[in-house]
Amino acid sequence: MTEITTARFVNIGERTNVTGSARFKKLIMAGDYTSAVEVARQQVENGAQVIDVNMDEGLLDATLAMTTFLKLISAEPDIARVPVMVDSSKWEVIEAGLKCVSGKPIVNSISMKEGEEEFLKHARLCMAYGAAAVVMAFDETGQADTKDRKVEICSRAYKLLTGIGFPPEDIIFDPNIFAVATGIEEHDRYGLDFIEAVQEIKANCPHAKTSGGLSNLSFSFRGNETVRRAMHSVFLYHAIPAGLDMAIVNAGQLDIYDDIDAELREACEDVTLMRRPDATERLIDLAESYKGKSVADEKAAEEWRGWAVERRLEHALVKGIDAHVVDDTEEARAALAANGGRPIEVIEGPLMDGMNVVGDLFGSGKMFLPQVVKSARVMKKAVAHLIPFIEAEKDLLPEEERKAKGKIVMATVKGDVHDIGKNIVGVVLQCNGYDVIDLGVMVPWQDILKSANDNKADMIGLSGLITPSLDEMVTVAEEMSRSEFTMPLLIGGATTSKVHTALRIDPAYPGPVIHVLDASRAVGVASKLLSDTQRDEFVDETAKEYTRVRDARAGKTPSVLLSLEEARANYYDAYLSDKPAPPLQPGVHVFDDWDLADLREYIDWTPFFRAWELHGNYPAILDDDVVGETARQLKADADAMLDKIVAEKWLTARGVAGFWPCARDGDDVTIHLVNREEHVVLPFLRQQVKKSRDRANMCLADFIDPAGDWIGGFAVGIHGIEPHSQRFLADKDDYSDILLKALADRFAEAFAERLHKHTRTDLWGYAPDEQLGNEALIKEQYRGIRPAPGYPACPDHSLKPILFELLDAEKNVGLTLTENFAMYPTAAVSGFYFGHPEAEYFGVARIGRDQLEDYAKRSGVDMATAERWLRPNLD
Ligand SMILES: C[S@@+](CC[C@H](N)C(=O)[O-])C[C@H]1O[C@@H](n2cnc3c(N)ncnc32)[C@H](O)[C@@H]1O
Repeated sequence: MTEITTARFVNIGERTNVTGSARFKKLIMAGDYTSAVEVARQQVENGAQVIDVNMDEGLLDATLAMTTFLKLISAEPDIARVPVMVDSSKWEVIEAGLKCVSGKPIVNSISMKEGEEEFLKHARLCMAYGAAAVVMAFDETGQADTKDRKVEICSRAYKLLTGIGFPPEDIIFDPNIFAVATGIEEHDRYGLDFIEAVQEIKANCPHAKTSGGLSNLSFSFRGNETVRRAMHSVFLYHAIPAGLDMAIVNAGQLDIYDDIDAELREACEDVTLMRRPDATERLIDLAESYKGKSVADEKAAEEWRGWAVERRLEHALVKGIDAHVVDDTEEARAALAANGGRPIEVIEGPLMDGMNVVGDLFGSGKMFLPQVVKSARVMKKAVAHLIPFIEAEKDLLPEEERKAKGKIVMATVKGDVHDIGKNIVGVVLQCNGYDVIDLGVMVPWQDILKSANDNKADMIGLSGLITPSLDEMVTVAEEMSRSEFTMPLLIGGATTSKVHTALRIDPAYPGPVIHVLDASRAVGVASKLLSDTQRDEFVDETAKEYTRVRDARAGKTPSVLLSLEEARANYYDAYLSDKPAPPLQPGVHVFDDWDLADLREYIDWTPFFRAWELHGNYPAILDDDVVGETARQLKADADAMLDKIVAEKWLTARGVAGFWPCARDGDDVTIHLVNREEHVVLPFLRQQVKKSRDRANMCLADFIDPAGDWIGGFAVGIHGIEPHSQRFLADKDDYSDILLKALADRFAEAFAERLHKHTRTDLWGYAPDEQLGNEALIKEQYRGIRPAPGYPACPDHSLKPILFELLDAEKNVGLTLTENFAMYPTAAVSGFYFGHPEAEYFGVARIGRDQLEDYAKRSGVDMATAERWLRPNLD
């Protein structure tokens, strides 16, 4: 980028900033300063000429983190050669940082936000430390947005600073880069205003410098890296000649101005310089065609089609590109056949070679789950093309040549319908050469054992998401034991854990039992279990580990439990005068088809990435140093599918909410239905673990007035995935299938959020004026809660049938419950509404036999049943 880098322009590295880099934050939070120092080193190696260090994170002792880190980097000669920008919104952190910088420091930032006096006090301190200072264009009335305000504030600050002898060359003005192309007309001028302001500030304030944070500019194109990079480069191309001296920027993420696609460059220029009224619209339209693509990808796209077929197949696998795979596979097969080769050799040769590369990259953390699932899709399509040819010559093929690495029978256990995790593990194992027999969901133990026998499986893998499935897994283990199985049993799924596996499942089965934490471990575990050399040691080690877990548990003094009576005496004394007014619209309200486009706005994306084993908060995850690129690609694929789901109406969101008069009666909430004689009783559980000081032993009933009150309930479900799921599976496209299921789950959660809001503002109406954005909703900053059966405050899933009956959820929403109370369709959420302002979530945790007996009585079930439902709370 000749025009930019050869200028005296300074790149300020932004990766050592906990607010901007999820990876750096993770390292600092984990106290991994060695790796954090490496981030700084990499930045300098990548061309950063100043590094910005920021430790402003609520959960962090920012002063300690800042001083620790600065001391460490000042001891590294190749990092210490560049100046450090000490960045914090807290002056005490800045000052502590200044004490640790050896060279000339830069303070980021000072401003007139709190008046001239405070501003000059900070400026004097900067002078005392010989520090340069970034001066934000911010005054007592706020941040400068127009050109005139930017110039006015900076000129005033300049006068004040030079007035106290602040060296003008140590002043760095930051006149605020704001997001453009947001669709809001007032924002259209932001780019041009900044550039013009820089020009005037440089003219008015001799020797002062200018800077800006570049990433804000393209904020509305998050996830579209190509467009963001182009916007940044175009912006600098015009801002540097105007006098911009430096910018906080990821130096590795700028494009060469001349290399930017001409159409895109022009559109970015139109936006930056406000050259036409429809500039934003045009850039947004054009941006669509760049979604999820990087410039490098596009170039590579042209090149690789010219390579030899084996290399093309490997490339397609590693990159997950399925567009040409059938043609390429056929070409490879035909070429082999012409020389007397066999179709299986395409699999054993180039396809397996490619998958081995994928396996290695995944194993070493250089590739992530979404990419692997895409690679598997390519592999499946190639294999599907070859199968008829292989079948045709099957008789010629000795049995052992067709042998997979191993055979695994997988199932989601009886009573459970969740299969995203199982499907992901299945795909990962398949693409690593294992033969996977997937029995689907709700599979009784008899079928699992029979299939394992019939297929001479090497191992069984069980999955489940809801807590009753843990018991179901124990049953499978016991039955395997009774039938004298010896094969390994693998355990996975969101509620499973090493501790539960060690305490409950391992003792039930004498063969090897292994808890598999996530899909990325599945291949390692399977290959060790099937390896002649590693198996015994691995099985031994795991067994020892589980014994250690059991011993540790046995040696642990259990938490002290109060008697149920004592716990009840220490109930939570809510201020009942604050209870919500009766609902504006009592009774049951059915929503047959909530607008998907509306729900899309309420999606919480963080759990979506977690489902794909990409950990980190959205949106920061999109810019994460390690998984950012994968996350962006995944998000682009998700957005593209969402566009179709909404436009073509693939899914139907059905929901119901109801509100009923009730009263607290001990730990029960009793609901009075107008049309019924008898009351409906919701038995809740109370915390029994002895609390310190004045903390209460909570029960959800505590938020309800015994003298009369209201409670609500809801159930939402997303219908219609089946035909699409079947279409994807017929097309060997597990990636799209898993994506669709994950998105259906997101819609269900978004619907629960949306309906809860509608409840607060309209149906119940206790918060008619609530104005919360999606982030605040995700953080649950509203009044009231919606505890869900099976979650810690009401852990008993068997509350669901009572709730479903109140809501008539089967008829109204088409939702059914399995024998273990999993909801079907799988993408579904249900719960209760509590409107009291003090209502909050808590965990019931361990309870005593006295409460178990009492609860069994209140729920009208025998002890064995109660024990079964409450097992996780009894251990
Ligand atoms: C599982 S998250 C789901 C919301 C998240 N934004 C999403 O989209 O996945 C939060 C929900 O879980 C339930 N929940 C969380 N903690 C709970 C607790 N301690 N007791 C009962 N329910 C709880 C509530 O229904 C709450 O709204």
